[in-house]
Amino acid sequence: MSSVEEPLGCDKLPSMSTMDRIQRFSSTACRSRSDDAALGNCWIEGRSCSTSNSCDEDYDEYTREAFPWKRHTRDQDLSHGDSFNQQTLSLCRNHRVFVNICDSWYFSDQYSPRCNDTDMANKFLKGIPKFVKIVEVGPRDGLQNEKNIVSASVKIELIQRLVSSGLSVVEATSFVSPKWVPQLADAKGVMEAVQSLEGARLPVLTPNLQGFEAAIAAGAKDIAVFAAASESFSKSNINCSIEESLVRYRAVIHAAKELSIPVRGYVSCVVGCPEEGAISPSKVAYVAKELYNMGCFEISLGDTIGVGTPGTVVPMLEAVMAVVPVEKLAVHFHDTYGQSLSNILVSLQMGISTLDSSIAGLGGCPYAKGASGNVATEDVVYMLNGLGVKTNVDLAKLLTAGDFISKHLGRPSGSKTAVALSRVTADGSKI
Ligand SMILES: CC(C)(COP(=O)([O-])OP(=O)([O-])OC[C@H]1O[C@@H](n2cnc3c(N)ncnc32)[C@H](O)[C@@H]1OP(=O)([O-])[O-])[C@@H](O)C(=O)NCCC(=O)NCCSC(=O)C[C@@](C)(O)CC(=O)[O-]
Repeated sequence: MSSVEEPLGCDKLPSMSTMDRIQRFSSTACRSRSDDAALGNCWIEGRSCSTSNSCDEDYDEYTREAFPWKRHTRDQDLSHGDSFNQQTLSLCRNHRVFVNICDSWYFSDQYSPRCNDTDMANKFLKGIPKFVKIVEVGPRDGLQNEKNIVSASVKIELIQRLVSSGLSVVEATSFVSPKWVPQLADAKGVMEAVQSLEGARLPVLTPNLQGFEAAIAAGAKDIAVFAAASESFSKSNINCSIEESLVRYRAVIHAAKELSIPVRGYVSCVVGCPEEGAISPSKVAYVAKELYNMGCFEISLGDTIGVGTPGTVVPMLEAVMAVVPVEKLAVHFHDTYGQSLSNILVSLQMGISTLDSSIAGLGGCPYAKGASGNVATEDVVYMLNGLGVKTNVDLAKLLTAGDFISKHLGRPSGSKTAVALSRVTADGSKI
């Protein structure tokens, strides 16, 4: 992998002498033997070493100079890699390479590129939370729009893999009408199979009391209700007006409270609607406040068709933050126009610390034509690692989960990080 792919922390761009060294390393020949490569010892392509030690020493010297803030304790890296490898012996070669790459200092979530207290760092990064909760929506939002039915066993394995990557919330499925969303007609079977998984909350979408009761019967312990800030979208998505949906959700939330079931509230079309166009921030704030006042513990603001930019997201968040505390808000971006990460960055700067994302960038809403996938979880974790924000998510395990579902769907991952790392994997295979 080229060292220039490291997400550099603000004031730590390599100096000219460092750039010289990068060129020197890439033009001379440091090739590790296959064993070394499997341990992630030497990633600088095109250079052979008489012993792995001499390569390591040069490499250490290079990284100390180029990235002085990084933790580079080789022994720790290797022991971590060994334990992960023991758990994943049966996985394919790609998985091993992901582990090796991710165990390397490039992608370790333990490395800490948090900027020094420079004026620039304070100005741009000060407001960013130190810890971010990621709500993984791939098994639900990601798959709901897939035309070919994905088997329940694949969905269950995907959920297990996502949970084992450290994600603390994985939205499992929806208890909606199978006529409207055939892909999730197996909600009962999926929920029953995963309900006792430990280590993560597994919320499910419920559009009405019928869905709520079915979800509880299948073992759901967390639910979500979903309203919209656009009348047209509310009608096409859940076949009722915004006000009617709020009446329904009041009943669902009341029933949930009796069972001490936490309820998350979604607001769709927070920036734009496929039929109505721009949506006013005050409309979004109104629906968000209603859901919050009803008892939703968290409100997720969905840019359903992915039209938002920081220019429209900031005023929308400003309006909502005036009526719902920022710590109760989450953002949910689709990447139709490639704006998700910039929208996430401004949301973080405004104090949002809960982000929705979808493994491999899966997604699209059946009632929002043209909406592309959600922002990819791998890309979000990569960016947060680069910012030094903790997530407790293991990027290597996440990549194997993304690889698993992408292979199953028979298409490349929608995650730029996963695609970039798979090129590294391909390079690794030549070593
Ligand atoms: C809300 C309804 C059910 C109304 O659908 P409806 O047709 O108005 O409902 P109804 O009460 O008239 O019932 C009609 C039939 O649906 C059945 N039914 C009724 N309720 C349920 C239920 N819960 N589960 C299973 N079946 C149900 C009911 O039993 C009946 O069956 P029939 O007698 O005809 O055989 C329907 O419109 C629906 O299921 N919509 C779901 C739409 C959906 O899932 N959209 C995607 C999720 S939202 C989203 O992706 C956005 C988000 C959250 O990610 C954030 C963002 O990006 O913006």
